[in-house]
Amino acid sequence: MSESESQSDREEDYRFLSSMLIEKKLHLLFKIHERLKRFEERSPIPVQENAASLASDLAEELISKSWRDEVKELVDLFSKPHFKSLLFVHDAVAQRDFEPTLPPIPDDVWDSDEDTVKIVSLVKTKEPLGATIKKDKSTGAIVVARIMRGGAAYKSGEFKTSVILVCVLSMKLGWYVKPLYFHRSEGLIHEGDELKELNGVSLEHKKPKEILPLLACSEGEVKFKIIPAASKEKLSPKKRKLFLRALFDYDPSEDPAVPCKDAAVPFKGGDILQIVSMEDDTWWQACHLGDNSSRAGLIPSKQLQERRVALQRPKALFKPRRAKPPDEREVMEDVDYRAITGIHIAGLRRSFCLGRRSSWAREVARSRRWSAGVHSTFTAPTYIEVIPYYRDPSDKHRLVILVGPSGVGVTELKRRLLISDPDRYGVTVPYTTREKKRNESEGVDYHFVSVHMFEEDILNQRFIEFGRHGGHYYGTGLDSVKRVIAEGKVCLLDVHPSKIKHVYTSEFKPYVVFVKPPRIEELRLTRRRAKFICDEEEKNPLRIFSEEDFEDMLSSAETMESQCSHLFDKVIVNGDIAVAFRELKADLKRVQEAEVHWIPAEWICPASPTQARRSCGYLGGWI
Ligand SMILES: Nc1ncnc2c1ncn2[C@@H]1O[C@H](COP(=O)(O)OP(=O)(O)OP(=O)(O)O)[C@@H](O)[C@H]1O
Repeated sequence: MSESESQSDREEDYRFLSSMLIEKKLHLLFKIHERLKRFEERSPIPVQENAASLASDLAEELISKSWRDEVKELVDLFSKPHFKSLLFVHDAVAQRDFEPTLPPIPDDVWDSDEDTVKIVSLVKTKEPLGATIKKDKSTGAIVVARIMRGGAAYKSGEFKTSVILVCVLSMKLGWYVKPLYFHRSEGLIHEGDELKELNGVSLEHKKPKEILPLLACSEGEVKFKIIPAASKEKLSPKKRKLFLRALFDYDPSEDPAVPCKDAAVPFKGGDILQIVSMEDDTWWQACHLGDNSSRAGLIPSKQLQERRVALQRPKALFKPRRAKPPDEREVMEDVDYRAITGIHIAGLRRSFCLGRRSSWAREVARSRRWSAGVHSTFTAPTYIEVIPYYRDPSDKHRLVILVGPSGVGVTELKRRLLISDPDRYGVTVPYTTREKKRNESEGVDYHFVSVHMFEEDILNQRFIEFGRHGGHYYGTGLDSVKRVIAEGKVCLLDVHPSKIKHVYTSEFKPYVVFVKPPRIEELRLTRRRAKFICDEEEKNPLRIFSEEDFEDMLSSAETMESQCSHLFDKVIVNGDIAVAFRELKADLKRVQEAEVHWIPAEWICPASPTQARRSCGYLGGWI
């Protein structure tokens, strides 16, 4: 006081301060404060959480007992409103009643995934939610499309209105974070939020129209499990879920370089792996898709696998051999398939690729094969990033591309598919500039167009492939593919792997089947009586397979597989034609009916035609 006296100029202020400091209540408050501080350090836990009910039970019991003065006093004390209030407050503090009620943590939450999940409960009133939902085409997720200003969802940030709680659970760390209070205008549900569950019902694979009745029939508290859009954006690339399709087989038991065989994950080409860590350049960590129970294990990184393949490649592949660059206009094959087979199905003709059975063609094919390693920047197929595409039954069918070496049986398989189900499968009608023959019809056998039109279409890149033969152009147009798909059919396209790039887009979402020849012994056995169309200048264009044809078929298949396997969704070995056909048909049916398709991520992520082509990049110098 003496210090403040010297500093105080005004008499009035001095007197006020003096009276306040000598006030007994202030001293008591300081004492309470000090006491609380001491207790806080000891972190006391309540001995009893229901003191109020205990006191009332006790009072009831005591009343029936003897009426001694002490008992009377105690019963009096228990009945005093202030004392009752004190116990009530005590219990509220002991039970931490001042915090909003949190819902129980859903049982399945811990093993579902590692995203941040928000659980929002709203009390349903007569007012609509004020939000619209939609299905995200690329992920199949149900997301909040729009929040109406002023609606319940918009106002959900206002604690006093309909919102009971919000809590954020971090699955990865496994802890339960304190309730978050949002700024009034912020709201708890946002546009872009992914709705995972509604009142415990999973919304996976549900359509918006199936969800609305669920909302309509729910009463009282409506609980949403949400993956916030904001958290998705904030996730670092490392945390973003990354799925890769393996393009090679890996067996750790046969890998002497793996740091720990037991810690590695074996896989087969075509398996979908979820990448957990890419921090190590040599060994990534991954687990098989949908295998929540399995722990992540080591897999060779892309870099490691590429290095390994590069070291294994035979030196011969690096020997430069000069080859005449392929010229599409010179390598046309024009054989009237119908005239030979007697089957009238437009588009059944084998693709406009080189007839490799003429001696000249064979030589060109060989030089191309050898030149591939030199002229193209060959990269070993390792992994391809994929994302799930949830196909709606009303979506157009995916384009089916059949590839394989000449003579392997692509046309035969296509023919059988068409005959087995002409309503489901369709083929393209080719374009030509030659004159229409008497027995041909426009739009059935060919689209007959002028040279000028054809050349304009070439300039406008409207052909998947084209060529010239006998002074006439022939080609397969992109619009022919679109036409078949628009009819609601599965379009069967038969092109050389180097042409896949023209349709390797999200529009066509091609499903590529590689038809592979069996071992040479089986080829000899199964093709004993088979005749094929050859391009020799002979009277009869049909002849039986020679030993050289088989060798060519096998080496061509090997080259295709080594350079294009990253594009193949399915490999079918055509030994016994009946078995191969059954397998192909069943596989295409499965694809057509599948809900989830794992497609290259680049089809959906900003895909310009050039970007799409880049994924077929290392086909560049190959045909
Ligand atoms: N698994 C098989 N067993 C026996 N013969 C077969 C088999 N697959 C195909 N063939 C026959 O082999 C011949 C060539 O088949 P196909 O015409 O389908 O080959 P392709 O792959 O279309 O080649 P190209 O493009 O050169 O015509 C046909 O006579 C066909 O019936």
